[in-house]
Amino acid sequence: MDDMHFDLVVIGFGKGGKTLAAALGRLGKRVAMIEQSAAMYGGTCINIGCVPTKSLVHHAEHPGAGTAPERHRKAVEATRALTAALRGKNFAMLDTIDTVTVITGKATFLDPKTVRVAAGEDVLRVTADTIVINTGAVPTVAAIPGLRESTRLLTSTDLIDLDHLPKRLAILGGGYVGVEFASTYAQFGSAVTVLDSASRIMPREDEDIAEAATGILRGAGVEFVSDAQITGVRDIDNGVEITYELAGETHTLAADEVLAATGRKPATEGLGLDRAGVRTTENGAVEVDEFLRTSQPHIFAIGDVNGGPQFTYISLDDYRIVADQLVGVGKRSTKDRRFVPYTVFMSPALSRVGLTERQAVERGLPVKVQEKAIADIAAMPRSKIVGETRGLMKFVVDRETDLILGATLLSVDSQELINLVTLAMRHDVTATELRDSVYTHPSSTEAFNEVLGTPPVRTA
Ligand SMILES: Cc1cc2nc3c(=O)[nH]c(=O)nc-3n(C[C@H](O)[C@H](O)[C@H](O)COP(=O)(O)OP(=O)(O)OC[C@H]3O[C@@H](n4cnc5c(N)ncnc54)[C@H](O)[C@@H]3O)c2cc1C
Ligand SMILES: NC(=O)c1ccc[n+]([C@@H]2O[C@H](COP(=O)([O-])OP(=O)(O)OC[C@H]3O[C@@H](n4cnc5c(N)ncnc54)[C@H](O)[C@@H]3O)[C@@H](O)[C@H]2O)c1
Repeated sequence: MDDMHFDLVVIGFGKGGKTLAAALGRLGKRVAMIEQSAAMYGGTCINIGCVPTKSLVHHAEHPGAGTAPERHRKAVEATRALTAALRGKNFAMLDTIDTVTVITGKATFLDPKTVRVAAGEDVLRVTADTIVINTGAVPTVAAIPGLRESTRLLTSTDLIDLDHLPKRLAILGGGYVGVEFASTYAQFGSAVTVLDSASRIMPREDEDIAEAATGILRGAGVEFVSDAQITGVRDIDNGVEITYELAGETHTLAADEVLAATGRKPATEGLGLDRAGVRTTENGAVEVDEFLRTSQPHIFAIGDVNGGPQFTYISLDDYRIVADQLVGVGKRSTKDRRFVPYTVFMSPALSRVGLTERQAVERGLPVKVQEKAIADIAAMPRSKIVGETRGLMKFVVDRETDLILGATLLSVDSQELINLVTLAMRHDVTATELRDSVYTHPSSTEAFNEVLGTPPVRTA
């Protein structure tokens, strides 16, 4: 078997890896992109992650005509068409670069510089000067008796592509995946129950925010059970039964399907990292330094596989760091990341950046909190125009410096607004400057004129 040699081999068609492969390919470097599945060209985000879930959110929020199962079916079909188109574009993006080769097969390290790629009976070996591991993460299915054996078990990947609308959907885990699917499927018409072992839903958020968000979800029909210790899952006639302990009592819940949404773990199984001499952390992530080099200096790890945070935009930023190492000045590092925002795409979206009020107070900072319910913001007619007046905006501001310490926006358009707040924070724009900026009208941004002009609801 002849070895094929490349300047760069990328294992996994993730966000950071494909961007790096394209950038170096355009510079004339010989690059191989190894992806285990043709159904995953473009990676998790466009095929089974961000894009299909947000397509379903959009369709759930804007239902067309027909019965609930028909509307759901149309949404799934539209989503499939969208992801297929993006998959094709992603493949073409690399395939049309002369020096880039896309190899479809599962990669395993044979030694620090050699990777074996297998697709059925076909096997080939590639060697490279630089190797980038970009294999992403896979759902964690908790070791709950009966769960893995249940024929009604779904992961997020299965649920995105499900042909029928579950009448009763049980969701294990109330994190990003759990909340987004709960919101979406409740709007499609499923009876949704979210069970979480944590003592409260959305533990990352301040209590008032978690309460407002869960209030909105409850209003959409979602039931929540927190502090639930799930002890067993078993298939029953026409469904599945979940047994859990709550406050010393045993309860059962019957559902048609059960979604495992209890986290995602780095995808390192079968990669042969030990043969490459690449160390992993105790959480199973590939260990990297701030330049994303592994314990082998010519091997980098980017995206979810290096321990996260598990967001597409972090994988993209990982690309910037590695590109800077390979063809730049070698200065950019994970330490440059000040203020990473996030959005949970419930309806309306919940977005946050920086410190919560609780974190700011715990740090002993001089805090003032300015917040307003969306329905009460006179200077935000957009919310009334689009008919989405639920939620609130909350800013945590340093009373002495006037710098924004954090913001939580539970509102229409918050997935856009939070990026402006993040930019302001990164560049030390004060709360007063953000308040007194000239914004277009009618927009959601102009709400900042008002919310940041209201008297503090609390100080510390
Ligand atoms: C349901 C869901 C919704 C999400 N929504 C959002 C969102 O709205 N916003 C957001 O920012 N993030 C979201 N995420 C997270 C986001 O999708 C991930 O953080 C991101 O896609 C990770 O990209 P990556 O670069 O690590 O690699 P990935 O895109 O995960 O790509 C890894 C690739 O490696 C391949 N691979 C794995 N092992 C091998 C091997 N041995 N050989 C060859 N190929 C291999 C896989 O098939 C895969 O294509 C969501 C995730 C999920 C599951
Ligand atoms: N909008 C977005 O940016 C977005 C959307 C979806 C996913 N993601 C990424 O994907 C990752 C995975 O998402 P996720 O929601 O699966 O994980 P998560 O870590 O956000 O939430 C997991 C939840 O499961 C609960 N849990 C864990 N074990 C349990 C058990 N045995 N029984 C009941 N509950 C249990 C936890 O308390 C937690 O609330 C996220 O960390 C995020 O980075 C991002």
